[in-house]
Amino acid sequence: QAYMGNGLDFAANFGNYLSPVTRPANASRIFYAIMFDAGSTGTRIHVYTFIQKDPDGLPVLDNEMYSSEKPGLSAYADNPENAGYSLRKLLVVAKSTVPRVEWKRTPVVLRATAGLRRLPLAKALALLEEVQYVFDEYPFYVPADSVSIMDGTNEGIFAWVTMNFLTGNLRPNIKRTVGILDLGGGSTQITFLPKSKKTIKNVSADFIARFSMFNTTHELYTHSYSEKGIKAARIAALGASGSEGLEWKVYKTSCLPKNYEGEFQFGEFTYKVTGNPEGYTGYKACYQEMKKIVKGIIQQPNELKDGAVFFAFSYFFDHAVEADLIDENRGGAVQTRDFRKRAKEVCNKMSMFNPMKAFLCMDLTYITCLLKDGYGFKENTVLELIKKVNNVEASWALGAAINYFKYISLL
Ligand SMILES: O=c1ccn([C@@H]2O[C@H](COP(=O)(O)OP(=O)(O)O)[C@@H](O)[C@H]2O)c(=O)[nH]1
Repeated sequence: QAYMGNGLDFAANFGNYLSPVTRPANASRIFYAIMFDAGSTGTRIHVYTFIQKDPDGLPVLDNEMYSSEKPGLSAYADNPENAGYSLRKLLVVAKSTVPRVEWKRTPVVLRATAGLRRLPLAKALALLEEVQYVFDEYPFYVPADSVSIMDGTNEGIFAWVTMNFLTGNLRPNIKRTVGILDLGGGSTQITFLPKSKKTIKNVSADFIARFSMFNTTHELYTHSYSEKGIKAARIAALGASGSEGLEWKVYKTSCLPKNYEGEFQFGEFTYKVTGNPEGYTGYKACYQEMKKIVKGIIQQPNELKDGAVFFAFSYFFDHAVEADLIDENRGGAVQTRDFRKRAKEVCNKMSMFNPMKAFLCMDLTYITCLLKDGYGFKENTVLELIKKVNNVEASWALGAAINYFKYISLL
Protein backbone atom coordinates (compact mmCIF):
# COMPACT_ATOMS: atom_id res chain seq x y z
CA GLN A 1 0.00 0.00 0.00
CA ALA A 2 1.68 3.17 -1.19
CA TYR A 3 0.05 5.23 1.51
CA MET A 4 1.12 3.18 4.47
CA GLY A 5 4.35 3.40 6.35
CA ASN A 6 5.25 6.80 4.99
CA GLY A 7 5.55 9.10 7.97
CA LEU A 8 4.72 12.13 5.89
CA ASP A 9 1.68 10.66 4.33
CA PHE A 10 -1.70 12.01 5.11
CA ALA A 11 -3.33 8.60 4.90
CA ALA A 12 -1.24 7.32 7.77
CA ASN A 13 -3.04 9.79 10.00
CA PHE A 14 -6.20 10.16 8.20
CA GLY A 15 -7.07 7.26 5.93
CA ASN A 16 -9.79 4.70 6.31
CA TYR A 17 -7.31 2.61 8.23
CA LEU A 18 -7.11 4.72 11.37
CA SER A 19 -9.34 7.17 13.14
CA PRO A 20 -10.92 9.33 10.46
CA VAL A 21 -11.28 12.38 12.63
CA THR A 22 -7.76 13.02 13.78
CA ARG A 23 -6.48 15.85 11.73
CA PRO A 24 -3.47 15.67 9.46
CA ALA A 25 -0.61 16.81 11.67
CA ASN A 26 2.22 16.53 9.21
CA ALA A 27 3.87 19.33 7.32
CA SER A 28 2.38 20.82 4.17
CA ARG A 29 -0.25 18.29 3.30
CA ILE A 30 -3.16 18.76 0.98
CA PHE A 31 -6.47 17.24 2.02
CA TYR A 32 -10.06 17.51 0.88
CA ALA A 33 -13.50 17.49 2.46
CA ILE A 34 -16.96 17.24 0.94
CA MET A 35 -19.66 18.96 2.97
CA PHE A 36 -23.31 18.86 1.91
CA ASP A 37 -25.69 21.49 3.23
CA ALA A 38 -29.18 20.00 3.08
CA GLY A 39 -31.14 23.20 3.61
CA SER A 40 -34.86 23.77 3.60
CA THR A 41 -34.78 25.42 0.18
CA GLY A 42 -31.92 23.63 -1.53
CA THR A 43 -29.11 21.11 -1.31
CA ARG A 44 -25.59 22.44 -1.73
CA ILE A 45 -22.17 20.86 -2.02
CA HIS A 46 -18.93 22.41 -0.83
CA VAL A 47 -15.69 20.68 -1.77
CA TYR A 48 -12.83 22.17 0.21
CA THR A 49 -9.14 21.85 -0.55
CA PHE A 50 -7.07 22.48 2.55
CA ILE A 51 -3.33 22.76 2.99
CA GLN A 52 -1.81 21.99 6.36
CA LYS A 53 1.23 24.27 6.41
CA ASP A 54 1.76 24.77 10.11
CA PRO A 55 1.28 21.47 11.94
CA ASP A 56 0.06 23.26 15.08
CA GLY A 57 -2.20 25.76 13.39
CA LEU A 58 -5.33 25.85 11.37
CA PRO A 59 -5.09 24.67 7.77
CA VAL A 60 -5.13 27.12 4.91
CA LEU A 61 -8.19 26.90 2.70
CA ASP A 62 -6.81 26.68 -0.82
CA ASN A 63 -10.06 26.36 -2.72
CA GLU A 64 -13.79 25.80 -2.51
CA MET A 65 -15.91 24.25 -5.22
CA TYR A 66 -19.57 25.08 -4.68
CA SER A 67 -22.69 23.94 -6.45
CA SER A 68 -26.36 23.74 -5.54
CA GLU A 69 -29.64 22.12 -6.52
CA LYS A 70 -33.23 23.06 -5.76
CA PRO A 71 -35.55 22.12 -4.09
CA GLY A 72 -34.31 20.87 -0.72
CA LEU A 73 -34.57 17.26 0.44
CA SER A 74 -37.82 17.88 2.33
CA ALA A 75 -39.67 18.38 -0.97
CA TYR A 76 -39.20 14.59 -1.42
CA ALA A 77 -40.66 13.74 1.98
CA ASP A 78 -43.33 11.52 0.43
CA ASN A 79 -41.06 9.82 -2.06
CA PRO A 80 -37.57 9.71 -0.58
CA GLU A 81 -36.29 7.47 -3.38
CA ASN A 82 -36.39 10.55 -5.64
CA ALA A 83 -34.17 12.60 -3.31
CA GLY A 84 -31.04 10.88 -4.58
CA TYR A 85 -31.11 12.49 -8.01
CA SER A 86 -29.91 15.93 -6.90
CA LEU A 87 -27.26 14.37 -4.66
CA ARG A 88 -25.87 12.28 -7.50
CA LYS A 89 -25.66 15.37 -9.71
CA LEU A 90 -23.62 17.13 -7.04
CA LEU A 91 -21.43 14.11 -6.34
CA VAL A 92 -20.40 14.01 -9.99
CA VAL A 93 -18.93 17.47 -9.45
CA ALA A 94 -17.12 16.22 -6.36
CA LYS A 95 -15.51 13.43 -8.35
CA SER A 96 -14.14 15.88 -10.86
CA THR A 97 -12.84 18.20 -8.13
CA VAL A 98 -11.07 15.76 -5.82
CA PRO A 99 -8.11 13.96 -7.47
CA ARG A 100 -8.82 10.27 -7.97
CA VAL A 101 -6.05 9.13 -5.61
CA GLU A 102 -7.65 11.14 -2.81
CA TRP A 103 -11.20 9.85 -3.20
CA LYS A 104 -11.10 7.07 -0.65
CA ARG A 105 -9.74 9.22 2.13
CA THR A 106 -11.88 12.27 1.40
CA PRO A 107 -14.80 12.37 3.84
CA VAL A 108 -18.28 13.07 2.55
CA VAL A 109 -20.60 14.52 5.16
CA LEU A 110 -24.17 15.81 4.95
CA ARG A 111 -25.79 17.97 7.57
CA ALA A 112 -29.46 18.83 7.29
CA THR A 113 -30.91 22.01 8.78
CA ALA A 114 -34.42 23.37 9.29
CA GLY A 115 -36.01 21.58 6.33
CA LEU A 116 -35.53 18.18 7.93
CA ARG A 117 -35.89 19.39 11.50
CA ARG A 118 -39.43 20.50 10.75
CA LEU A 119 -40.51 17.23 9.09
CA PRO A 120 -42.12 14.38 11.03
CA LEU A 121 -39.21 12.27 12.27
CA ALA A 122 -40.05 9.18 10.22
CA LYS A 123 -40.03 11.17 6.97
CA ALA A 124 -36.75 12.87 7.87
CA LEU A 125 -35.13 9.54 8.71
CA ALA A 126 -36.28 8.01 5.42
CA LEU A 127 -34.61 10.87 3.56
CA LEU A 128 -31.38 10.49 5.53
CA GLU A 129 -31.41 6.77 4.79
CA GLU A 130 -31.67 7.53 1.08
CA VAL A 131 -28.73 9.93 1.35
CA GLN A 132 -26.67 7.25 3.08
CA TYR A 133 -27.59 4.80 0.34
CA VAL A 134 -26.43 7.23 -2.35
CA PHE A 135 -23.18 8.05 -0.54
CA ASP A 136 -22.35 4.37 -0.35
CA GLU A 137 -22.39 4.18 -4.17
CA TYR A 138 -19.48 6.63 -4.37
CA PRO A 139 -15.76 6.10 -3.85
CA PHE A 140 -15.41 8.66 -1.06
CA TYR A 141 -14.85 7.97 2.61
CA VAL A 142 -18.22 7.75 4.38
CA PRO A 143 -17.57 8.18 8.10
CA ALA A 144 -19.86 6.68 10.73
CA ASP A 145 -21.84 9.85 11.39
CA SER A 146 -21.73 10.96 7.78
CA VAL A 147 -25.41 11.85 7.45
CA SER A 148 -27.42 13.61 10.12
CA ILE A 149 -29.63 16.50 11.16
CA MET A 150 -27.58 19.24 12.75
CA ASP A 151 -28.99 21.14 15.65
CA GLY A 152 -29.51 24.87 15.36
CA THR A 153 -26.88 25.73 17.95
CA ASN A 154 -24.18 24.08 15.87
CA GLU A 155 -25.49 25.77 12.75
CA GLY A 156 -24.95 29.16 14.40
CA ILE A 157 -21.54 28.28 15.83
CA PHE A 158 -20.23 26.88 12.55
CA ALA A 159 -21.36 29.93 10.57
CA TRP A 160 -19.49 32.09 13.08
CA VAL A 161 -16.42 29.86 12.74
CA THR A 162 -16.58 30.15 8.93
CA MET A 163 -16.77 33.92 8.89
CA ASN A 164 -14.06 34.40 11.49
CA PHE A 165 -11.81 31.85 9.79
CA LEU A 166 -12.24 33.60 6.44
CA THR A 167 -11.61 37.04 7.93
CA GLY A 168 -8.47 35.83 9.69
CA ASN A 169 -9.80 36.28 13.22
CA LEU A 170 -9.33 32.72 14.45
CA ARG A 171 -5.93 32.98 16.08
CA PRO A 172 -4.43 31.71 19.31
CA ASN A 173 -5.22 35.10 20.83
CA ILE A 174 -8.64 36.05 19.58
CA LYS A 175 -8.84 39.83 19.55
CA ARG A 176 -11.44 40.97 17.11
CA THR A 177 -14.29 38.83 15.82
CA VAL A 178 -17.37 39.39 13.72
CA GLY A 179 -20.89 38.41 14.69
CA ILE A 180 -23.11 36.66 12.18
CA LEU A 181 -26.75 36.70 11.14
CA ASP A 182 -27.97 33.84 9.00
CA LEU A 183 -31.48 33.75 7.55
CA GLY A 184 -32.62 30.46 6.12
CA GLY A 185 -35.99 29.37 4.84
CA GLY A 186 -36.96 27.56 8.04
CA SER A 187 -34.78 29.00 10.78
CA THR A 188 -32.61 32.01 11.52
CA GLN A 189 -29.41 32.19 13.56
CA ILE A 190 -27.52 34.87 15.48
CA THR A 191 -24.03 34.26 16.89
CA PHE A 192 -21.44 36.59 18.36
CA LEU A 193 -18.62 36.64 20.89
CA PRO A 194 -19.93 38.92 23.64
CA LYS A 195 -17.86 41.94 24.57
CA SER A 196 -19.63 42.27 27.87
CA LYS A 197 -19.69 39.63 30.60
CA LYS A 198 -23.25 40.73 31.37
CA THR A 199 -24.47 39.37 28.05
CA ILE A 200 -23.48 35.88 29.17
CA LYS A 201 -24.68 36.34 32.73
CA ASN A 202 -28.11 37.59 31.72
CA VAL A 203 -29.20 34.74 29.48
CA SER A 204 -30.24 31.18 29.98
CA ALA A 205 -27.60 28.54 29.38
CA ASP A 206 -29.09 27.40 26.10
CA PHE A 207 -28.08 30.71 24.50
CA ILE A 208 -24.43 30.15 25.32
CA ALA A 209 -22.16 27.74 23.50
CA ARG A 210 -18.61 26.88 24.49
CA PHE A 211 -15.90 25.67 22.23
CA SER A 212 -12.16 25.32 22.54
CA MET A 213 -9.45 26.12 20.08
CA PHE A 214 -5.68 26.34 20.62
CA ASN A 215 -6.27 25.22 24.23
CA THR A 216 -8.46 28.18 25.02
CA THR A 217 -12.18 28.08 25.74
CA HIS A 218 -14.51 30.65 24.23
CA GLU A 219 -18.12 31.42 25.02
CA LEU A 220 -20.42 32.48 22.24
CA TYR A 221 -23.90 33.88 22.38
CA THR A 222 -25.84 31.84 19.84
CA HIS A 223 -29.38 30.92 19.05
CA SER A 224 -31.29 29.35 16.21
CA TYR A 225 -34.91 30.45 16.07
CA SER A 226 -36.89 27.68 14.50
CA GLU A 227 -39.80 28.65 12.27
CA LYS A 228 -38.38 32.19 12.01
CA GLY A 229 -36.72 31.64 8.64
CA ILE A 230 -38.13 33.72 5.84
CA LYS A 231 -40.36 31.07 4.27
CA ALA A 232 -41.61 29.83 7.64
CA ALA A 233 -42.38 33.47 8.51
CA ARG A 234 -44.52 33.81 5.36
CA ILE A 235 -46.49 30.76 6.42
CA ALA A 236 -46.92 32.00 9.98
CA ALA A 237 -48.01 35.46 8.81
CA LEU A 238 -50.61 33.91 6.51
CA GLY A 239 -51.98 31.92 9.42
CA ALA A 240 -51.24 28.76 7.48
CA SER A 241 -49.04 27.01 10.06
CA GLY A 242 -50.68 23.84 11.20
CA SER A 243 -53.23 23.67 8.40
CA GLU A 244 -50.77 22.18 5.94
CA GLY A 245 -52.15 19.72 3.48
CA LEU A 246 -55.38 21.67 3.02
CA GLU A 247 -54.37 22.38 -0.55
CA TRP A 248 -57.65 24.12 -1.44
CA LYS A 249 -57.19 26.81 1.21
CA VAL A 250 -56.34 30.32 0.01
CA TYR A 251 -54.54 32.68 2.38
CA LYS A 252 -54.94 36.46 2.24
CA THR A 253 -52.33 38.99 3.17
CA SER A 254 -51.90 42.76 3.10
CA CYS A 255 -48.29 42.19 2.04
CA LEU A 256 -49.18 41.21 -1.55
CA PRO A 257 -50.58 43.35 -4.37
CA LYS A 258 -54.38 43.62 -4.01
CA ASN A 259 -55.22 41.55 -7.06
CA TYR A 260 -52.42 39.07 -6.77
CA GLU A 261 -53.23 35.37 -6.93
CA GLY A 262 -50.42 32.89 -6.69
CA GLU A 263 -48.73 30.23 -4.66
CA PHE A 264 -45.40 29.27 -3.20
CA GLN A 265 -43.84 26.04 -2.09
CA PHE A 266 -41.97 25.30 1.05
CA GLY A 267 -40.93 21.91 2.33
CA GLU A 268 -43.50 19.32 1.36
CA PHE A 269 -46.40 21.77 0.86
CA THR A 270 -47.78 24.38 -1.54
CA TYR A 271 -49.54 27.47 -0.20
CA LYS A 272 -52.12 29.40 -2.25
CA VAL A 273 -52.10 33.12 -1.55
CA THR A 274 -53.89 36.27 -2.64
CA GLY A 275 -53.74 39.98 -1.88
CA ASN A 276 -56.42 41.66 0.17
CA PRO A 277 -58.76 43.31 -2.37
CA GLU A 278 -61.33 44.58 0.16
CA GLY A 279 -59.02 45.36 3.05
CA TYR A 280 -55.78 47.15 3.83
CA THR A 281 -52.68 46.71 1.74
CA GLY A 282 -49.29 48.30 2.17
CA TYR A 283 -46.44 48.76 4.56
CA LYS A 284 -48.30 49.57 7.79
CA ALA A 285 -50.72 46.70 7.54
CA CYS A 286 -48.02 44.32 6.40
CA TYR A 287 -45.75 45.40 9.25
CA GLN A 288 -48.43 44.45 11.77
CA GLU A 289 -48.75 41.03 10.15
CA MET A 290 -45.02 40.33 10.24
CA LYS A 291 -44.26 41.91 13.60
CA LYS A 292 -46.32 39.45 15.59
CA ILE A 293 -44.05 36.63 14.45
CA VAL A 294 -41.00 38.05 16.23
CA LYS A 295 -42.20 40.50 18.86
CA GLY A 296 -41.48 39.21 22.35
CA ILE A 297 -40.14 35.95 20.96
CA ILE A 298 -36.68 36.94 19.76
CA GLN A 299 -34.28 37.93 22.52
CA GLN A 300 -32.70 41.37 22.62
CA PRO A 301 -29.34 41.20 24.39
CA ASN A 302 -28.41 44.73 25.50
CA GLU A 303 -25.09 44.54 23.77
CA LEU A 304 -26.81 44.65 20.39
CA LYS A 305 -27.86 48.23 21.06
CA ASP A 306 -24.24 49.46 21.25
CA GLY A 307 -23.67 49.59 17.53
CA ALA A 308 -22.27 46.17 16.87
CA VAL A 309 -21.47 45.29 13.24
CA PHE A 310 -22.78 41.99 11.96
CA PHE A 311 -21.98 39.98 8.89
CA ALA A 312 -25.27 38.92 7.34
CA PHE A 313 -25.72 36.45 4.55
CA SER A 314 -28.11 33.86 3.05
CA TYR A 315 -31.59 35.35 2.58
CA PHE A 316 -30.50 38.70 4.11
CA PHE A 317 -28.15 38.96 1.15
CA ASP A 318 -30.51 37.54 -1.47
CA HIS A 319 -33.37 39.91 -0.62
CA ALA A 320 -31.08 42.93 -0.38
CA VAL A 321 -30.01 42.12 -3.95
CA GLU A 322 -33.62 41.61 -5.02
CA ALA A 323 -34.45 45.04 -3.55
CA ASP A 324 -31.46 46.70 -5.27
CA LEU A 325 -29.97 47.68 -1.93
CA ILE A 326 -26.65 46.07 -2.86
CA ASP A 327 -24.87 44.81 -5.92
CA GLU A 328 -24.99 41.05 -6.30
CA ASN A 329 -21.28 40.74 -7.00
CA ARG A 330 -19.91 43.24 -4.54
CA GLY A 331 -22.33 43.02 -1.61
CA GLY A 332 -21.95 45.92 0.80
CA ALA A 333 -22.90 47.54 4.06
CA VAL A 334 -26.45 48.61 4.81
CA GLN A 335 -28.18 49.86 7.92
CA THR A 336 -31.38 48.57 9.47
CA ARG A 337 -33.10 51.72 8.22
CA ASP A 338 -32.23 50.87 4.62
CA PHE A 339 -34.27 47.69 4.84
CA ARG A 340 -37.11 49.63 6.49
CA LYS A 341 -37.15 52.41 3.91
CA ARG A 342 -37.05 50.05 0.98
CA ALA A 343 -39.75 47.84 2.51
CA LYS A 344 -41.97 50.91 2.82
CA GLU A 345 -41.34 51.98 -0.78
CA VAL A 346 -42.02 48.54 -2.15
CA CYS A 347 -45.13 47.88 -0.04
CA ASN A 348 -46.72 51.24 -0.69
CA LYS A 349 -46.23 51.05 -4.45
CA MET A 350 -46.71 47.36 -4.95
CA SER A 351 -48.27 47.62 -8.38
CA MET A 352 -45.22 49.47 -9.68
CA PHE A 353 -42.84 46.70 -8.84
CA ASN A 354 -41.92 43.73 -10.92
CA PRO A 355 -44.72 41.14 -10.70
CA MET A 356 -41.98 38.53 -10.61
CA LYS A 357 -41.09 39.97 -7.21
CA ALA A 358 -44.56 39.77 -5.71
CA PHE A 359 -43.26 38.70 -2.29
CA LEU A 360 -40.64 41.41 -2.01
CA CYS A 361 -42.82 43.63 0.22
CA MET A 362 -43.52 40.75 2.58
CA ASP A 363 -39.92 39.53 2.73
CA LEU A 364 -38.36 42.98 3.23
CA THR A 365 -40.93 43.83 5.88
CA TYR A 366 -40.16 40.60 7.69
CA ILE A 367 -36.43 41.32 7.62
CA THR A 368 -37.13 44.81 9.00
CA CYS A 369 -39.28 43.37 11.81
CA LEU A 370 -36.71 40.71 12.61
CA LEU A 371 -33.92 43.28 12.91
CA LYS A 372 -35.86 46.00 14.76
CA ASP A 373 -38.59 44.29 16.79
CA GLY A 374 -36.77 40.96 16.96
CA TYR A 375 -33.13 41.63 17.79
CA GLY A 376 -33.75 45.24 18.85
CA PHE A 377 -31.19 46.70 16.46
CA LYS A 378 -31.09 50.44 16.14
CA GLU A 379 -31.88 52.22 12.90
CA ASN A 380 -28.18 52.74 12.23
CA THR A 381 -26.94 49.25 13.06
CA VAL A 382 -24.69 48.16 10.22
CA LEU A 383 -25.03 44.85 8.44
CA GLU A 384 -22.20 43.79 6.17
CA LEU A 385 -24.03 41.85 3.51
CA ILE A 386 -21.87 39.24 1.90
CA LYS A 387 -22.23 36.08 -0.09
CA LYS A 388 -18.58 35.17 -0.40
CA VAL A 389 -15.35 36.05 1.37
CA ASN A 390 -12.27 35.54 -0.84
CA ASN A 391 -14.42 33.50 -3.18
CA VAL A 392 -15.65 31.18 -0.43
CA GLU A 393 -19.34 30.81 0.33
CA ALA A 394 -20.55 32.45 3.56
CA SER A 395 -22.30 29.51 5.22
CA TRP A 396 -21.94 27.18 8.18
CA ALA A 397 -20.49 24.46 5.93
CA LEU A 398 -16.81 25.47 6.18
CA GLY A 399 -17.05 25.76 9.97
CA ALA A 400 -18.60 22.30 10.07
CA ALA A 401 -15.65 20.94 8.05
CA ILE A 402 -13.17 22.65 10.40
CA ASN A 403 -15.01 21.05 13.30
CA TYR A 404 -15.04 17.68 11.58
CA PHE A 405 -11.24 17.72 11.44
CA LYS A 406 -11.10 18.63 15.15
CA TYR A 407 -9.46 22.02 14.80
CA ILE A 408 -12.09 23.19 17.23
CA SER A 409 -14.03 21.16 19.74
CA LEU A 410 -17.49 21.96 20.99
CA LEU A 411 -17.79 21.66 24.75
O1 LIG B 1 -23.33 28.02 0.82
C1 LIG B 1 -24.44 28.54 0.82
C2 LIG B 1 -25.50 28.02 1.57
C3 LIG B 1 -26.71 28.69 1.54
N1 LIG B 1 -26.89 29.79 0.80
C4 LIG B 1 -28.17 30.52 0.80
O2 LIG B 1 -28.64 30.57 2.12
C5 LIG B 1 -30.06 30.47 2.20
C6 LIG B 1 -30.25 29.35 3.18
O3 LIG B 1 -31.48 28.79 3.24
P1 LIG B 1 -31.72 27.26 3.67
O4 LIG B 1 -32.55 26.64 2.63
O5 LIG B 1 -30.44 26.56 3.98
O6 LIG B 1 -32.53 27.42 4.99
P2 LIG B 1 -32.54 26.63 6.38
O7 LIG B 1 -32.68 25.17 6.08
O8 LIG B 1 -31.24 26.93 7.08
O9 LIG B 1 -33.69 27.24 7.11
C7 LIG B 1 -30.49 30.31 0.75
O10 LIG B 1 -30.77 31.61 0.26
C8 LIG B 1 -29.26 29.82 0.04
O11 LIG B 1 -29.20 30.21 -1.32
C9 LIG B 1 -25.85 30.30 0.07
O12 LIG B 1 -25.98 31.34 -0.58
N2 LIG B 1 -24.65 29.67 0.10
